[in-house]
Amino acid sequence: MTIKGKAYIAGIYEHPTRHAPDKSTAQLHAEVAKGAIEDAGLTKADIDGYFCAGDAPGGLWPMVDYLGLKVRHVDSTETGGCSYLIHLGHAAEAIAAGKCSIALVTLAGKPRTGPMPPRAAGAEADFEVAYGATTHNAYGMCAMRHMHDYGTTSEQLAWIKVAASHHAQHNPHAMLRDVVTVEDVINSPMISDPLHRMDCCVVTDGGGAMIVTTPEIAKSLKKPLVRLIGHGEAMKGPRGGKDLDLTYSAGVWSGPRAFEEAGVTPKDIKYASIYDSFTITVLMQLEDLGFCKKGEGGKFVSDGNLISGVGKLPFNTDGGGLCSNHPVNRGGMTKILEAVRQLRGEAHPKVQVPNCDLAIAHGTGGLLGVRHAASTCILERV
Ligand SMILES: CC(=O)SCCNC(=O)CCNC(=O)[C@H](O)C(C)(C)COP(=O)(O)OP(=O)(O)OC[C@H]1O[C@@H](n2cnc3c(N)ncnc32)[C@H](O)[C@@H]1OP(=O)(O)O
Repeated sequence: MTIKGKAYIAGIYEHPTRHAPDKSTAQLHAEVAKGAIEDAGLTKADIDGYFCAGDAPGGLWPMVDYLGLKVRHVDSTETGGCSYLIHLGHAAEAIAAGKCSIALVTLAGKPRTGPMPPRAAGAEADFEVAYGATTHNAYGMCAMRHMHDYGTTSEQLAWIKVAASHHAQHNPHAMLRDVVTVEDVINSPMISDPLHRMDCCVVTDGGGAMIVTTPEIAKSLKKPLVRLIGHGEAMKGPRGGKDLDLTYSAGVWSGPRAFEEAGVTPKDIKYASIYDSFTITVLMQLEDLGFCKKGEGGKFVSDGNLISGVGKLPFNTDGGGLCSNHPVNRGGMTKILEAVRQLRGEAHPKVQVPNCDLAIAHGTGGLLGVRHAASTCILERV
């Protein structure tokens, strides 16, 4: 069964807050749910499917109760950063199979003013964390290996933050709005060699939500039509194939599946939302998805290709996780939201891609290069 064209994104909402000491996480979920339902022109009573991940307090049934929903299909797949990209694919499958017709998907978290989520979770976390195997260090290892194998430089990685900052300056809600230079990035404090502070995503409170529905219902609503035409998901772990190569992600499997289902190639993509927990995350995924050859990501990004209005692949035009918003390590939702804004023509005019009719939203969750999941969504304006 293909999901191509069988599910539309009819409502989106990104919470404007990046700092919410006075709200509970459940309250943020409720606020983004309300925003997405209103954006679609629906009411809460219309929702018959609900999707959330590990950030939902208590999981599915407390949230369904708290939100006051009456649903016939639920899904709480948890794959870290790419959870919500996977949810979009799963919602499309459920809609195509007739399990639900209007699905609500919510993300919210407050790692900035509340506790940070657990780091480096995994079967052996108890033994690894003691030796410094935290999120930052795992991504640092990937960056170091990429530099060793392909000659990638810190200056090249810095270009990714530079591009994100060029976009974030136009986003009034972005946590960091100053345009930064390559020198700013490489002179910022070292966090996990070779990654500097500015190679990292921000830590924010906030959230986002979307409504996924059938073609018929979407067409009866007022919003510009955006549909999912290809989806892929994959996981990588060293024991699955005795593969300790840190320079590629599971995007090498999720990407081609999504492109094949959509019937398009990387060259056709007009806008890219690429998961950006760290600069190295973006660089590796660009290569894994086929936007450039393996090992050539450094040149691709330092040629300015990610900057809207300048390069050939405008990325994360909201400022992304690197500058705008990265609630609770599950940035996949915000990747979808900005892709939909671009396809609707609702991105900020300074970063809107002209005639944007085909976009990709892609992300990973877990420890890049090591054990993690990836998910790729190809979205089309109808
Ligand atoms: C699957 C996944 O998503 S994995 C990714 C999960 N997420 C993460 O790992 C979070 C990564 N980011 C971080 O851990 C933090 O933002 C850090 C370590 C980079 C910085 O934290 P701290 O050193 O505590 O910075 P702090 O909050 O004290 O801010 C100090 C300054 O740095 C700036 N700053 C903080 N974070 C960043 C950032 N990511 N990029 C650029 N500047 C930053 C602040 O604005 C502040 O500037 P100011 O002095 O001009 O006011």
